[in-house]
Amino acid sequence: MENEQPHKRRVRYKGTHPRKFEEKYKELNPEKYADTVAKVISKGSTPAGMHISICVKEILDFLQIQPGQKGLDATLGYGGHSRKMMECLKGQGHLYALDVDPIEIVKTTKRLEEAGYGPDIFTSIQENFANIDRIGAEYGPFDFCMADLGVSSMQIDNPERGFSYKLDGPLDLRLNPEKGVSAAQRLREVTRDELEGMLIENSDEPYADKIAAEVTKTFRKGQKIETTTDLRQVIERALAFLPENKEKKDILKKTCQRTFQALRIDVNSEFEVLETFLEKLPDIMAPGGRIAILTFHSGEDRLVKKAFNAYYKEGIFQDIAREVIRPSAEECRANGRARSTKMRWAVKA
Ligand SMILES: C[S@@+](CC[C@H](N)C(=O)[O-])C[C@H]1O[C@@H](n2cnc3c(N)ncnc32)[C@H](O)[C@@H]1O
Repeated sequence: MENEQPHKRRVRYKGTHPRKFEEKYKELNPEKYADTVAKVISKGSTPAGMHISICVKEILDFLQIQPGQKGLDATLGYGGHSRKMMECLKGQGHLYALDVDPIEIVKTTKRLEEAGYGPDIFTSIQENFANIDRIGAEYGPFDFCMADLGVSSMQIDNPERGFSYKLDGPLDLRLNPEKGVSAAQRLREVTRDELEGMLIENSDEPYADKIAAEVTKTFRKGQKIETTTDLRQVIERALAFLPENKEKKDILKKTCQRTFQALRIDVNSEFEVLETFLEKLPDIMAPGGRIAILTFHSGEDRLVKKAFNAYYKEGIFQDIAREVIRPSAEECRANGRARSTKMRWAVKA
């Protein structure tokens, strides 16, 4: 009688071209592929699905966090700053952290819990920082607070979120895709003049008139602008008049970046929520409470500077940063995303 061997199924070959974003990048599982992640970081890039925190030392030096204190991270993201701030608490005190993003907040909370930062020391809340008055009333006042504005690398790198002109995906751009309207819908709704104004106000876009005209023309022809690629192609057509030379590629890239940024600011009402946050900020802080804010473009920095100056003049803040603090040249070399960062700080009276 033949020796009966248990039947072994052949492992199916997955192919060399994973179709899904999650399958494509080993870095998406940083705990499992630590070597790959280290290699990507050493080349000055951010591994997919991860975010490298900016100005960590500058923020910690300023916040002077002591064990037993209570703090607020208004923009949790990947949780890099939160983690460093909790290390300073040395197991005593509490950190509350907000994020509007219902997708990433779950992953970050799980990652932090697995790293030992559970509910005894850390509470994450899916909330817009425009509502810090509610958070302050329930959990405040806070001894320290930080905000690191804008988007995280995980959001940019996920094509499903539509934040990047480099990756094909739905033209969404919402930090919370469960609320409000997508960028594609906004483009359908705005008039040509409104779109031109949006591009100028939110991103100082020099080709705003050309882009607004091309968007209008595209819709008039019955064509759709539903994906990031559709919008990139509209921008390419709008700039078709530029001579074909070496500079054109760079101009196209920068115009795409500014256009996507302007739309992102619009669909997330970023200036309005930042203004509301700044209005409510002093009331949630304890006397002597320390605040650090990182901004990424001039519109944001102007609002922070104006609010801090006004509170200083009124005696609500006892001290503020006179100059912006920039990440070191070394940090900018290691992390290209740090290049536009400006930090401001304040101390509550
Ligand atoms: C630059 S990332 C923060 C990265 C984080 N500091 C770290 O070290 O990983 C900004 C985060 O703020 C969130 N965010 C942006 N606007 C917000 C708002 N109005 N309220 C709450 N979270 C917001 C984004 O969803 C994103 O996750």
